[in-house]
Amino acid sequence: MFIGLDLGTSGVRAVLLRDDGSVRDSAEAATPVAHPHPGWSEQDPADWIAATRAALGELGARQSLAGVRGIGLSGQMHGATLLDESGAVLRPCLLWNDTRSHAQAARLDADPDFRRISGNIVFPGFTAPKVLWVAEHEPEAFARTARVLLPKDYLSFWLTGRAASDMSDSAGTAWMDVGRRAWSDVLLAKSGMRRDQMPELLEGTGIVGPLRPEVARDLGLPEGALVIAGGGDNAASACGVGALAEGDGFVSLGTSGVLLAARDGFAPAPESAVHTFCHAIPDTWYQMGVILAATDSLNWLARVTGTRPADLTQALGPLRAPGRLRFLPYLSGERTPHNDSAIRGALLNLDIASEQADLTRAVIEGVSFALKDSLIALQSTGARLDRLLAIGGGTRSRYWVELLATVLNLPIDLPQSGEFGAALGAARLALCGVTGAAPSEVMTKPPVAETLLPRPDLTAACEAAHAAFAAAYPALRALP
Ligand SMILES: Nc1ncnc2c1ncn2[C@@H]1O[C@H](COP(=O)(O)OP(=O)(O)O)[C@@H](O)[C@H]1O
Ligand SMILES: O=C(CO)[C@@H](O)[C@H](O)COP(=O)(O)O
Repeated sequence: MFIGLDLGTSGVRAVLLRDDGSVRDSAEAATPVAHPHPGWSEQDPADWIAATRAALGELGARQSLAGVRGIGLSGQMHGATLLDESGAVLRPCLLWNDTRSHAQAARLDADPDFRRISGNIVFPGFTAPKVLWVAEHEPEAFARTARVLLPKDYLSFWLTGRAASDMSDSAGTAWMDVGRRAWSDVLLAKSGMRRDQMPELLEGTGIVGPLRPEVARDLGLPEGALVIAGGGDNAASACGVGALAEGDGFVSLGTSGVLLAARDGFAPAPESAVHTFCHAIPDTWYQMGVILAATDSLNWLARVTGTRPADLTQALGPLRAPGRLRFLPYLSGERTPHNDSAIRGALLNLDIASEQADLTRAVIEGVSFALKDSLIALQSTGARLDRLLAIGGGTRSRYWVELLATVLNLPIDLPQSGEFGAALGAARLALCGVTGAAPSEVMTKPPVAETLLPRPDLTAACEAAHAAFAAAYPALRALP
C-alpha cells in the first residue's frame, strides 16, 4: 500500500492506495492561515505536522497502515520555510499568496537572467523574493538561515531527516534552470543565496529515504516505509488526473485557481505571465495560468455575509447569463495575466436591488472570467486545450462548473466522486517510485461522471461580460 500526503493551504489530505493503484480510503485535517498584515500570508510549520498527524491518525483508526511501503508528498508551492543549522524553524513560512515581497520580486525580475534561465516571471509569490524580503527586513533570521525548504519538503525533512526537493516544486522558487532541471548558481548568487542552502534535487518518483524510526512510531507507519519526493500540488494533481502529455489539462477551483496544460517540451513564455514548470515525471513540463483567489473569493464573501461557501452556491438555482454586477477577484493581487501584486478586488455596478445571490453569482463569474484570461494567455504560448477536467473544492458547485464551461467555451469533465487530486497524484508517485512502475500506466485519467458543455444560449452574454470584465482592470489600476 501507498500513502499520498497533500499539504494544501487549507489542510493536509492523506490518501491510502492499494498496490493495484486503487483508492482505499482518505482523511484530512485543517491548517490555519494567518494574515498579520494586508498582503501577508503565513503558516506555522508545526501546524503542518499536527495536521499530518491528525489526518494519518484518522486514516489509521479506520485502516491498518502496516502494509504501507511508500509515502509520496505533494504541497502548496513556493512557500519559504527557513531553518537554522540544527533544522529548527526560524520564522513562520511565507506562503505562495503572500505578496509583501513585491519590491524584491520586481528587482529580481528586472534582471533578464531570471526570465532567461528560470523561464518565468519572478512573481512576488515565488520563493526567491520572499527570502530576499527576510534578508532585508529580518536580517537576524536571514543570517541564521542554513536551509530554505518548500512546505512539502519541510514535511519530507521532518519525516526522513534528509533535505530533498523535487523538480516540479523547485521550479517555482526562481532559483532553478527549469529547462535543464538543475539549480542555477547564477540565479542563487543573484539573490544572495548559496547552493548549500538548497535541498538536493530529485525527480518526483525519487526516493528521499526511509521514515525516521521515531516518526514512524509516532505516525503508526511501518519503519521501513520510504518517503518519495512527490511534486508541487499542481504537478501532483496532473499526476492524479493523468494529465501527462500535450493536449491534457485541468482547471482547479481551489484557494487559487489554476488552468494547467501538460507540455511535451520546455517552451517558456514569461511575457504571457503563464508559469512554465517541470512536471513531476522526468523529461516533461507543464504550463499554467494561476489566479490567486478562486474559492478564496467565495470564502471572503461567505465570511463577510456570515454564511458558508456551499450555502452560497447552493442558493443559486439554474445557470443565468451574467448581469451587470461585476466582481474583480484580485483580493490578494494577481499573477496571470497581470503580474500585479498591488491591485485589489472590486465590486462594480452594485444596485439598491442587489441581493446576496447576485453577489455570489458576480463572485464566481469574476473568478471564471479571470480564468478565461489565463486560458487566453496559455493559448498565446501554443498550449492546446480542447477540453478540461475540473478539480478542487469549487467544483462541488455544478452552477460554477457549467458557468466555467460556457465562459471558457470548452467542455469540462467532472470526475466521478472519489479521489483525483494532488494527494492521489502523490500516492501514485510513491507507487511508481517504490515499484518502478511506469507513470503512464499508473497515472490514468479518472472515470468521468458528467461532461458539462458550454451553453450555446449563454455564450454570447458571457463573452460580452468577459469583455466588460477585462476592460475594468486597467480602469481599476488607474485609480489613485
Ligand atoms: N459547494 C461548494 N461550492 C463552492 N465552493 C465550495 C463548495 N464546497 C467547498 N467549496 C470551496 O472549496 C474550497 C476548498 O477547496 P480545495 O480544492 O480543497 O482547496 P485547497 O487545495 O486550496 O486547500 C473551500 O475553501 C470552499 O470555498
Ligand atoms: O501558487 C500556486 C501555484 O503556482 C498555488 O497553486 C499554490 O500551489 C497553492 O495551491 P492551493 O492551495 O490553491 O491548491
